[in-house]
Amino acid sequence: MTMDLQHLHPATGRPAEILVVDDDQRLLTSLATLLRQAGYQVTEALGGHVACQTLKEQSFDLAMLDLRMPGIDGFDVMSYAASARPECGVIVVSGESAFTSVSRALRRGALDYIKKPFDPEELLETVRNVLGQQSLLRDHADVQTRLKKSEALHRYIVNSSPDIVFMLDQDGRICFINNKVNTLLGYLPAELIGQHFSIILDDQDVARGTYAILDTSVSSDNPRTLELRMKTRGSRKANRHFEVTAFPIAPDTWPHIKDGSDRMSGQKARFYGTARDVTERKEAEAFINFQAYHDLLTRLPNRALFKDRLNLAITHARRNNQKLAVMFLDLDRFKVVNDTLGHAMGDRLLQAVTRRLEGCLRKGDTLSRFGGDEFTLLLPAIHGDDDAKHIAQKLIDALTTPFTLGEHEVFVGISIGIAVFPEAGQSMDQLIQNADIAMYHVKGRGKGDYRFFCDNMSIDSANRLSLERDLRLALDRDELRVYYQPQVCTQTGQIVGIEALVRWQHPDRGLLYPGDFLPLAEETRLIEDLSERVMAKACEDVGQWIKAGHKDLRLAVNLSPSQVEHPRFVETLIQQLQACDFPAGNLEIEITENVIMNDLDQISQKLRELADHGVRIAIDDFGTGYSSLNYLHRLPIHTLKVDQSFVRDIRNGDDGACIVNAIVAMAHGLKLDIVAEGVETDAQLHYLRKLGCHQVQGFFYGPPRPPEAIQQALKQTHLQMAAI
Ligand SMILES: Nc1nc2c(ncn2[C@@H]2O[C@@H]3COP(=O)(O)O[C@H]4[C@@H](O)[C@H](n5cnc6c(=O)[nH]c(N)nc65)O[C@@H]4COP(=O)(O)O[C@H]3[C@H]2O)c(=O)[nH]1
Repeated sequence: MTMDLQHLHPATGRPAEILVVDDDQRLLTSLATLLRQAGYQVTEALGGHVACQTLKEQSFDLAMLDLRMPGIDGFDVMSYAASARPECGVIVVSGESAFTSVSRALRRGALDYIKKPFDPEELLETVRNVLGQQSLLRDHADVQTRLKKSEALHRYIVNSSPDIVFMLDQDGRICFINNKVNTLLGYLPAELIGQHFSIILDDQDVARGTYAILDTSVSSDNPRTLELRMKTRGSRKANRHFEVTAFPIAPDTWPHIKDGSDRMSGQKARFYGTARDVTERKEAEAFINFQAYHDLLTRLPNRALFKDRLNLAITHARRNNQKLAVMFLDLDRFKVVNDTLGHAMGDRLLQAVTRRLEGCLRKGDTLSRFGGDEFTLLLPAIHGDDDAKHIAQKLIDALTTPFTLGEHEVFVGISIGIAVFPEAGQSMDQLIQNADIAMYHVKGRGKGDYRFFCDNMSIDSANRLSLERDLRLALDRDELRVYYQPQVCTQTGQIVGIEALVRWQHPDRGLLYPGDFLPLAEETRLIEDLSERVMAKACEDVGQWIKAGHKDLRLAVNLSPSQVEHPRFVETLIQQLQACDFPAGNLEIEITENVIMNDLDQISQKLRELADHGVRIAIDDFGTGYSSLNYLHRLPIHTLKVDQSFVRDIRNGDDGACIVNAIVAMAHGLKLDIVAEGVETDAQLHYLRKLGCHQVQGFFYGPPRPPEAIQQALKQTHLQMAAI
């Protein structure tokens, strides 16, 4: 039974197939017969030629070869078999006994050698051994192939992992790292092997990363994951963010090593880790975070972030007994640029303005875009109002030079309202609102300036809402009134001009003054409608008095900055005069210096057109604004109105009087008319008359009054003059 199984091939379990080759038919037959009897599958080949032919057609487990054969000898057959049938083992069965032949045969790949004449038992034993040996070799080759395939598979898995896979030795030096490190960070694995892993960590993360990764207290069951930044090669690109998971390799699974010379194979590895690139996720998170708290156009903090910082700053200031300032900044003329040059240019302007404003601030200050062309600024710790004044002036100055947008050069200014904590408000909302109110007072007075909030500006928000609603109704219900104040000639006492001043006959609150509602009208853009009504009514009243005989009577009207800035200002005004049939030469418009200086080129063009129509131009509140005297002789200006603060100072001391002296002298030099405002006393009148001031206006001659009262006064002076 045992004998029966021995002819079976150990690997396949079927009878082994043997090719017997000899040029001697007798020996061939006897060897074949012996093997067949032992159970093998035998094929006979008479001579080398037939042997090669047979090997070509069929495969064998074993060939038994005679060496010396005519023509193609045993060595030739061995060579052929080695190339055509490498799986076929060879046993040489030869009469040759020379050492050289035997050794030559073995060197050519023969697995054994049997000398003729052979002992049958010995021969069969040799065949069995060789077949067994061959099977072992085949098994080994199989294992090798499988190992190679398995290694290639694992290498493929590791290298095509979306993550960086690495192994570190006990000192933290990289002993294996996959190709992903090249794709993600630009390093070749070979150049990192042997280097400490911190070489690729962002400098700020080295300490944290080293501590966490080499911490032996974690394990593969409970690995440590942390976020680290890694350097890209050459640091041309920004560093990338990784989620790194690492743990020590358990000693029983340490990769086995024989000689330790192959540094790439990871045999010294004591730590294993993966690093997942989370840069895009981090950037998306950062962007979402940024977007929630910033304005994307200017990249400034938005309203929400500003309020948050202001709240913190208030808490801090309260605890430390400090002051802080909130500024509300509104761009002047932004709307005109946006409407005429388009939104793209408007956006570029906002960005350029932002850069200039930021240039005036310190690190701890917060400038935010509040919306549209409005900005807010927080100065978290100021010593007093002077600090805020200084910054406000710096901001205004920063915008005085024009902005270049493509081929356009544009001028924008800024109006600033300031609320100082704790005086101007205790809460975040109060401070912002009061800074806003103060800003509208600047707008109402000619823009391009700053003002601190003070209590008499205050209209609480509920009040403010109802006032706004009432103001809209006032226009519909015709509750606006125009009062007039005479402008009197200092030499003759005759009324030469009449200034129109708006009043609001409020149904519940009584008579309201411009200071009570003009900033709100400006803010709500009702000012345009309001100004139109005042102008129409004044033209109607004064027009009647002119027609009644006061043909040189001058009507002085105040114009709001937004009215003058309107692109169709001149056209609208002239149309209005024509509609009321009011002589242009009897109209004097009053504008402040700031309105002119805000946009000198545009405004001078408009004033020239108006002057060409005969309209006179007066500078109101002269001396309190820019006082850049340069524009005086470049513009068609007819009258300077000396501000009442200087007139008031006449009685207080020399300084005020000095300014009035200088203004009057200058007006004489430039051949301008001069009207002194706010004359209340005989002494002031006397002083001004002596100085050569042509006209005065003030309570000395009476407050602004309704048209009926003025009509009466006009009649009287007419009579007086007639009597003279
Ligand atoms: N203390 C004192 N004050 C005197 C004296 N004489 C006149 N006043 C006041 O001084 C202001 C003179 O007008 P303003 O400087 O043009 O200043 C005006 C002007 O800038 C603006 N305003 C008035 N009416 C209009 C209007 O219809 N349109 C526009 N855009 N602004 C107007 O409101 C401002 C304030 O107007 P009012 O309250 O009417 O105040 C008036 C007037 O009542 C005096 O002897 N002593």
